Formats: sequence, C-alpha cells, structure tokens
Amino acid sequence: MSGPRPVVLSGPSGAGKSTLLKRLMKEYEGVFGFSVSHTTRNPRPGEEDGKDYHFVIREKMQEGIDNGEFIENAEFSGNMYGTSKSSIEDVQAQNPICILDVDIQGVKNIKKTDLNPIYISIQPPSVEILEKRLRDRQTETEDSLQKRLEAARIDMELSEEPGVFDMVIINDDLEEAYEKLKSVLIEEIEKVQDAKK
Ligand SMILES: Nc1nc2c(ncn2[C@@H]2O[C@H](COP(=O)(O)OP(=O)(O)O)[C@@H](O)[C@H]2O)c(=O)[nH]1
Ligand SMILES: Nc1ncnc2c1ncn2[C@@H]1O[C@H](COP(=O)(O)OP(=O)(O)O)[C@@H](O)[C@H]1O
Repeated sequence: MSGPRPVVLSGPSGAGKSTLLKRLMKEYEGVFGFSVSHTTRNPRPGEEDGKDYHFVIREKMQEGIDNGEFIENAEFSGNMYGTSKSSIEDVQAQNPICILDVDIQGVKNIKKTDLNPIYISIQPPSVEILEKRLRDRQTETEDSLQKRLEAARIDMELSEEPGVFDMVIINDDLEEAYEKLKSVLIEEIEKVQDAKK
C-alpha cells in the first residue's frame, strides 16, 4: 500500500485556510506537519519566524530561487512567497503528512512536480463575506486588502474549473467546513494511524 499523500490547501486570502489547518494539526498532532514557506511580507503581530513563515528579504529569497532551492514560488499581493525543498524535507523527517498552504499559482506549479498531493480549495461563501472577514481580521492595509480581493475573484473562478482540485470546501459554517476537511483526509489519517499500531 502506498504511504499517505501530502495535502495542499489553497483558496483566497481570508477564506479560512490557516484557521482550518491549525485546528487539524492540533487534533491530529504527530500526523500533520506544516511546510513553512518563505515570504518577503512583514510578519503580523503574533507570527513567529520559522513557524508561520521564514520571513526574508527579497534579495535573499531571489538568491535561493536562483540556486534551485525552491520547488515553487509566486508573487502575491506585492510580495514573494515560495516553498523550499528543505521546508518539505523538514516536515517529512518529523511527520507523516506534509500540509502546504499555497495560492493558485503554487497549485499550478506543484502539479508540475512529483509531490502528488491531495489538492483542496477552501472558498468563502461570497466575495462580500470574504471582504468582511479580511477587514475584521485587521491584518491588511486598504491597498493589500484590495489586492487580495482582486486575487480572490480570479481564484474563485479557477477553483470551479474541473480537475484542478480534488475537493472544494465552502467555508460558511466553520464546524461544517472542518468536518468536510476531515472527511476528505480520513483515508490518509487512517493510513498513518494504522501504521502506528
Ligand atoms: N505559491 C505560494 N503561495 C503561498 C505560499 N505561502 C503562502 N502562500 C499564499 O500566499 C497568499 C497570502 O498569504 P498571507 O500573506 O499569509 O495571507 P493570508 O493567506 O491572508 O493569511 C495566500 O494565498 C497563501 O496561500 C507559498 O509558499 N507559495
Ligand atoms: N467559517 C468562518 N466563519 C467566520 N469567520 C471565519 C470562518 N473561518 C475563518 N474565519 C475568520 O476569517 C478570517 C480569515 O481566516 P484565515 O484562517 O486567516 O484565512 P486564510 O488563512 O485563508 O487567509 C480570520 O479572522 C478567521 O478567524
């Protein structure tokens, strides 16, 4: 039998990816490990370098990309984001299932690699609700909020294309969205739990 597959969570900024992902990692400690991306954006209050992201300057990130250290990278809302090979290797050395949180460009580029993850899109019920959640989160300037909403419209359209995602979850009620996420992943979770027996 094949081992558990990695998991890619994607979807608009503010759709609820981090909320769902953190809950999953807490409930299934030792099963999932988060691939810590690199980014050139500034840390938000409460975010830890090396845990939420590796926060780097653009020159450093570009150098890593030029050296072939990244499996994918993208520009999002005026900043660079990327998944380094070592971030995935670090997770795989510690936890059976690697989870990645990437934008739609990341999804497209990961499809060109041999990672073979399960692709899940987390979507908001509407752009209006997304805007409200982003405003209530109080992490963005007006400019970055508008860029995120613009990217969200593209993301919401692409997520409807057949074959891009294995599952699209509408995050309206958080409990329901979380239950759906668990149900998509239960086969992989059980593989890990059976192997531990
Ligand atoms: N392609 C790619 N996208 C990423 C990566 N890390 C994060 N992102 C995406 O970048 C976007 C912005 O992330 P962030 O600034 O943390 O804002 P948030 O998603 O609103 O919390 C989101 O769509 C993330 O999924 C990465 O390594 N590669
Ligand atoms: N189902 C939901 N109902 C209401 N608010 C939510 C729901 N899911 C997430 N949120 C809130 O919306 C905001 C964006 O969620 P977050 O997990 O940061 O999104 P993402 O990681 O996709 O950018 C957060 O403030 C979060 O607490």
